[in-house]
Amino acid sequence: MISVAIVGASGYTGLELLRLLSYHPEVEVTTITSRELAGKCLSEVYGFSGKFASLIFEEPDPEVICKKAQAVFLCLPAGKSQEMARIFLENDLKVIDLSADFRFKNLEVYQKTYKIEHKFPELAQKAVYGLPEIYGEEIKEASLIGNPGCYPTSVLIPLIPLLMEGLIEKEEIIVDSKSGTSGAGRKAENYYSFCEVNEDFKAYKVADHRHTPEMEEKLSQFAGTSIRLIFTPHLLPVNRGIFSTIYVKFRASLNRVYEYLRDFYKDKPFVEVLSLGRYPRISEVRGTNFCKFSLFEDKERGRGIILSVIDNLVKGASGQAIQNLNLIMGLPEDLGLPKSPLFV
Ligand SMILES: NC(=O)C1=CN([C@@H]2O[C@H](COP(=O)(O)OP(=O)(O)OC[C@H]3O[C@@H](n4cnc5c(N)ncnc54)[C@H](OP(=O)(O)O)[C@@H]3O)[C@@H](O)[C@H]2O)C=CC1
Ligand SMILES: CC(=O)N[C@@H](CCC(=O)OP(=O)(O)O)C(=O)O
Repeated sequence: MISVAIVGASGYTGLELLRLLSYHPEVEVTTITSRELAGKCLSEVYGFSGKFASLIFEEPDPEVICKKAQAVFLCLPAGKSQEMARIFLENDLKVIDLSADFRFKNLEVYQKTYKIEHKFPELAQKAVYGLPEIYGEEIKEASLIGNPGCYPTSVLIPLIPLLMEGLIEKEEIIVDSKSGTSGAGRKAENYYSFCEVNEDFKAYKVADHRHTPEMEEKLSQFAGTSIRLIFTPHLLPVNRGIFSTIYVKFRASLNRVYEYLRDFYKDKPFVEVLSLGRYPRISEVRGTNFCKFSLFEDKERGRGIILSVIDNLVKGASGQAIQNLNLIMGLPEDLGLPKSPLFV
């Protein structure tokens, strides 16, 4: 059994890790932390039963965690993982960070985007971006993973192979995304309260979202040139799910693009390129670790349109983090991860 700790276990991604890991045959959770809930029991606060019901929240103390875990998931706000990751790595733990602290190679961009200083540039360079379908071989050898952002996961999976193969133009990529409200974490703000989300639909951070530079860095790596994109996120009145509509210009026929992507992803357990003409829905991926996408073309206007869906808490965060742990530990990539959706 692999022993793991979850730092920030009382938030949405931490709780989702606990839910998913309760079905994992090779993992035991030895420590869960929350400063606010320290001393309280998981079953008492969140109604968990079964394998992890008796876990007690603790203060986040890296020294204690190092004695009890081989790997640690950091489910913390941006900026709070840097120092913890350093300590865990010095003690030979594997670290999977769900925040943005280790996603960037260009730290000037990280610092400008998150308005946070990066104290450990050498660790950021050592970290591997945790998108297994693209960086799988590097992830197997990694000690530190920068788990991708939720919106970038839904966008990079379709776009990276197309840029690698030169099947789309590198200019004028437009991404219009919608996210369930759990994407914002468990914070209490009027903007995210029931009355202000339910029965409403709003765009936010237009031309100013912190996932734009993250997507641009990774797309540029594979395009061999600097990629800029237009990205507009929206808040959906649902708990989970991301639906990204991506506008591109194909440089080959729709059939050729489709065949190429089907082939590219044929051995990947969590990517499904839907048959031409099929529309994805977030209900098809809710609760699963899948990214599903489909391809359309408006021939008259010269545009390709890609519709991509994920569950932000699973493939967009905690499920992908477990997929990364599986790879690091030499386990089958899909071990313990759900494939059947919570359709309704
Ligand atoms: N929600 C999502 O869909 C996604 C989130 N992410 C990223 O994952 C990370 C976690 O997100 P999420 O679970 O939504 O966040 P939440 O706000 O729901 O939870 C944050 C957790 O971190 C703990 N925490 C907060 N500040 C500190 C601190 N200074 N030291 C130690 N613990 C702290 C909190 O508990 P306490 O304060 O009691 O200690 C809580 O358990 C974030 O960086 C987020 O951007 C990435 C992809 C998707
Ligand atoms: C709906 C919603 O608010 N989603 C969040 C998702 C981003 C996120 O989690 O940001 P990190 O890059 O810090 O991981 C947002 O738009 O800020």
